[in-house]
Amino acid sequence: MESFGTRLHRATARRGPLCVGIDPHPGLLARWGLPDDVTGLTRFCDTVVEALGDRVAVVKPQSAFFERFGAHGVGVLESTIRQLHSAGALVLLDVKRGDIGSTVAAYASAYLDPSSPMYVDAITASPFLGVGSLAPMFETAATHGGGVFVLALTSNPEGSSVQHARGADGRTVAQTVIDEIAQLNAGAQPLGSFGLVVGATVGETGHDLSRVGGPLLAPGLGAQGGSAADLRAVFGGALAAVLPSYSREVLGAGPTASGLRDAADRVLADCRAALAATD
Ligand SMILES: O=c1ccn([C@@H]2O[C@H](COP(=O)(O)O)[C@@H](O)[C@H]2O)c(=O)[nH]1
Repeated sequence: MESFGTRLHRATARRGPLCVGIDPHPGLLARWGLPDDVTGLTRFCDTVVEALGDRVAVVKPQSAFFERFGAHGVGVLESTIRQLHSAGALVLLDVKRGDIGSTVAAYASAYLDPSSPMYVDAITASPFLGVGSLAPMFETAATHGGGVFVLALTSNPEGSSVQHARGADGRTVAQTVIDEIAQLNAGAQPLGSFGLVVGATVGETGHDLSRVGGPLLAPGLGAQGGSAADLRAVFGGALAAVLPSYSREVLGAGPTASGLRDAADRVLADCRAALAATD
């Protein structure tokens, strides 16, 4: 199979640089007139798939909002993943997994092995046990054309005290993650399969993202206060690799499929303009 980086590069060239999250918050279900149960979850996801599955390059279900309904919620997640694949979207599952290597191998089987019911194109991962502990995910992803997005500079205000802490070599924790992921992508063309999560809200942090060689997922846009206009300050010379990600900003335009499509088109236009901007 082609690498995730190659598939992502083609998908964003065709559909535009945009990831839309499926985050069925209880408040959104209520706003859409849906019950806060598995029936409501199913209707919510079916509508998002109908509206955006054949339109947006990457769709990012947030696992937590499915897990809260137990096995039935996970069943809806599996069905949503299948429908998104049929509609031609790449699926990035936001699960932020991380553990010791032998357990990471099980997470890799769960999400990145095509024989799994929860198989997706890419997942998010936490490097808090060391980037090296994620090696089984990287290996499984490489074998099956998958991708892994590792948290580096997260969009929440609490993240910086850990991520900006400096090690003995003077580098921040985030820069260490950035550098290790850059090594994994070395030589990959047109884009590596190993990405980073860098929030659109973090501002100019002084971190060097120019040599990552893989995609840079930018959450924090819309509901968390980040805007497309902020992308330039955060990503500087790495703008070409940025994959802007919106959840509530788009989902809040439901419950009609046309409302969701219009919102996705609007944020995509904003992002295209911001990512193309030159001084
Ligand atoms: O640093 C991070 C990493 C992940 N997220 C996730 O993205 C979405 C954001 O949702 P919005 O409604 O667009 O705020 C959500 O699933 C988070 O868990 C993030 O926000 N920041």
